[in-house]
Amino acid sequence: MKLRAAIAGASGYAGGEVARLLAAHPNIEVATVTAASSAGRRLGEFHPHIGPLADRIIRETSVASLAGHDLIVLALPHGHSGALAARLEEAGEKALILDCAADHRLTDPAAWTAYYGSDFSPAWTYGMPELLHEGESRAAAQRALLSESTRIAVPGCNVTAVTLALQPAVHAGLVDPSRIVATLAVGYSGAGKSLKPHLLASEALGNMAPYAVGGTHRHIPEIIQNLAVCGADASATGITFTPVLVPASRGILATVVAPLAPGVGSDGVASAYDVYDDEALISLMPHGAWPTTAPVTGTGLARVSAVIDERAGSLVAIAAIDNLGKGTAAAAVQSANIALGLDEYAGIPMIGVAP
Ligand SMILES: NC(=O)C1=CN([C@@H]2O[C@H](COP(=O)(O)OP(=O)(O)OC[C@H]3O[C@@H](n4cnc5c(N)ncnc54)[C@H](OP(=O)(O)O)[C@@H]3O)[C@@H](O)[C@H]2O)C=CC1
Ligand SMILES: CC(=O)N[C@@H](CCC(=O)OP(=O)(O)O)C(=O)O
Repeated sequence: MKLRAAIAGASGYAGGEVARLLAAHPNIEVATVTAASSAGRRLGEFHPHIGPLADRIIRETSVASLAGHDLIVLALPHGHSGALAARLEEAGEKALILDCAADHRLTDPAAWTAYYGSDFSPAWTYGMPELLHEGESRAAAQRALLSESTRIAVPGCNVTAVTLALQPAVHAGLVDPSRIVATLAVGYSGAGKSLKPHLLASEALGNMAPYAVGGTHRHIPEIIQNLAVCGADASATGITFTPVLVPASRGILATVVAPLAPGVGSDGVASAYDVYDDEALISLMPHGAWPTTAPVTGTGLARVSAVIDERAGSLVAIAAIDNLGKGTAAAAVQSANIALGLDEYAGIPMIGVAP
């Protein structure tokens, strides 16, 4: 018998992608889908690509509609998921709960207040199994934490791309984390499906638009938190983070540059990134090839490469992910699999579509 899942926010992009992955999961079935303004309508109106779930009627999101499942995935806007999670806790909910929003990602209340401004919710176990902890030779500690967890915070998509690109270098002490520069090309689905003028096709097509420039993006403290886990001094970590909307539906290409520590050469970089050798979802590009987003679209995969810029004295690390794949839904399913004692990669697409 399969485990039963409820997805809150199932009419949205993140909830829809979780539904798509769970619809093909060998051990989990989608039992309940909930949302807000779309309650009472068929899921197929919003996600016609998920045929097996098309006739599911979307229910109102409430403690009652989410009760009675083995796992609950919250894919709601920031703030809403934290408030709902608090009500689920009060009701004594025993199911595994995963939050795709930011509400339970940050451990530092001051960082939350500075970047989000709303009420702080306590941090849950961070849903990035590949997160390297200081001193370990392969990513085992985060997996151990996830295997014991019933509350999981799914990482931000941009955060995932930057972390996967740079963490081996920080972990191995190859770079100075005080002057990191991350520039990301990001697809529009990262902004969700709500109607906003700057997200219209007439604005987006043929345009490339930076946003949250100058240290204001809310993913900055989450990246610093991750790099601290792998060994950086958070108080001395500085990141200039600039996302740029490009005319694509899905995908994030993060180019991350950091000053090299003295004496670091190509061999040191290669051996630091070997830490990904056993990771099924992260592939290192062959020498001289760079990650691109198309091959990871629709999958839970990440592609990574790193190279030294000798003249500039810097490391250039690049990662490509699908924001809705490894950036959200695949991370949620992977983390849920670990917490539920299932095959870590069950239900995670590993083969892309082309062209
Ligand atoms: N898009 C992405 O690439 C990523 C998104 N995330 C996070 O996932 C969450 C969802 O994002 P995304 O799917 O993009 O957003 P969407 O705008 O596409 O979807 C939002 C969903 O939340 C529902 N919703 C809104 N308000 C409420 C409420 N008060 N109560 C219950 N349901 C509500 C909506 O229902 P209805 O349509 O019926 O009103 C809809 O199903 C966000 O926190 C986002 O930051 C995380 C990583 C990446
Ligand atoms: C294109 C776009 O707007 N992308 C979003 C990323 C959304 C995301 O990763 O999710 P969280 O909001 O859950 O952190 C952004 O940069 O804010």
